[in-house]
Amino acid sequence: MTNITVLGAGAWGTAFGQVLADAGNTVTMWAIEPEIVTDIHEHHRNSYRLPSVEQLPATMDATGDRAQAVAHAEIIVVAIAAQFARVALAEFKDLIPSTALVVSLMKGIERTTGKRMDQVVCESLNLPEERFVAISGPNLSKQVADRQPAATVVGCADIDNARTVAKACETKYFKPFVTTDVIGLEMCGSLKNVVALAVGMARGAGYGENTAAMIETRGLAELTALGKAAGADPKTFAGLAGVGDLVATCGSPLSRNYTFGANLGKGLSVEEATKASNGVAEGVPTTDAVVALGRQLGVPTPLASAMSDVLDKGISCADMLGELFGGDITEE
Ligand SMILES: NC(=O)C1=CN([C@@H]2O[C@H](COP(=O)(O)OP(=O)(O)OC[C@H]3O[C@@H](n4cnc5c(N)ncnc54)[C@H](O)[C@@H]3O)[C@@H](O)[C@H]2O)C=CC1
Ligand SMILES: O=C(CO)COP(=O)(O)O
Repeated sequence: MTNITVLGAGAWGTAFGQVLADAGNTVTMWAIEPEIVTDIHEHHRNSYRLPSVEQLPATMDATGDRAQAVAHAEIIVVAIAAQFARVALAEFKDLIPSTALVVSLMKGIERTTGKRMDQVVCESLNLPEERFVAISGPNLSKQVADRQPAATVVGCADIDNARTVAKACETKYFKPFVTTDVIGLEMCGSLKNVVALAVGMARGAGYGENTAAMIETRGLAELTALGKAAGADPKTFAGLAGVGDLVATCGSPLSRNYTFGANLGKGLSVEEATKASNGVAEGVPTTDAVVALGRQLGVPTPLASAMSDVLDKGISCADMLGELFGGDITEE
């Protein structure tokens, strides 16, 4: 049994906390929202972010006290909206035990710096890369919380540490695989959200499977090219964290990114879609970061650029697709 602390009791933080408790660990949730802490601590529920679960495991508790939350943690899991990770983690820098592994569930790129979450977490906590672990895969929180069979990928520069975390989150319904390709996991998880925005938008505007398949496939090519340029292993993009997560996210109304895009496609403004969103749609701030990263690495990002024009300039779905179709005929 391992003491594990989860920072951030959103939908995925809470669902993953339940996975960890089901795997036999003692789980402490930390949240910035006092009402969520009270709900988990007193009622074993998170009716704010994961209302579908009526009773969280007895081995899951919550505190709002940062020092108390991490004092005995052997593994610390970070599940905070990506754009707020740096500021939130700064408060934990001097509190985390010197041997703890730090796991990120986050799927986003920091807009202000263009940095991946592995970079943000290691910088914020002054953490050596061998103690940083990324988890990414097709893991829609509600379905994992329902204990439907799912798989994920656990990545760390030190494969033994990836195995330690994989073992800690393995249950009868949750199957982890391991890799050392942290960059690949980070790029897949972040970029598939941008693709899901575009697919959702097309679906919301009434387009069918051909259009969705085109965006997903061209999106996969874009994220693979950018990922390779950033140093990722191309194999990762064909796996659970790449194709797998694209299929899950781009095909499900449970995805906040897909739903955000669908609302745009139905004619809502970015502001209205933000208000309608049930949790963070990471693809929104990540889109511009992807365009900037593409420029920096010399990789064209037609899909992210078109979505950036949707988000920043309010172009229509037809114009977004027109941008994707534009340009010369090239080899696939
Ligand atoms: N929901 C899902 O199905 C999955 C989500 N993810 C990723 O996990 C991350 C978290 O997602 P969810 O829990 O679903 O999002 P959510 O929207 O339900 O929760 C976001 C969390 O971030 C916290 N937060 C925001 N600003 C903060 C701050 N300044 N200080 C401390 N905490 C702050 C909120 O309190 C909340 O706990 C995201 O990066 C998401 O892309 C990954 C896999 C699946
Ligand atoms: O990452 C996810 C599934 O793997 C969840 O996607 P959303 O953040 O779009 O809900």
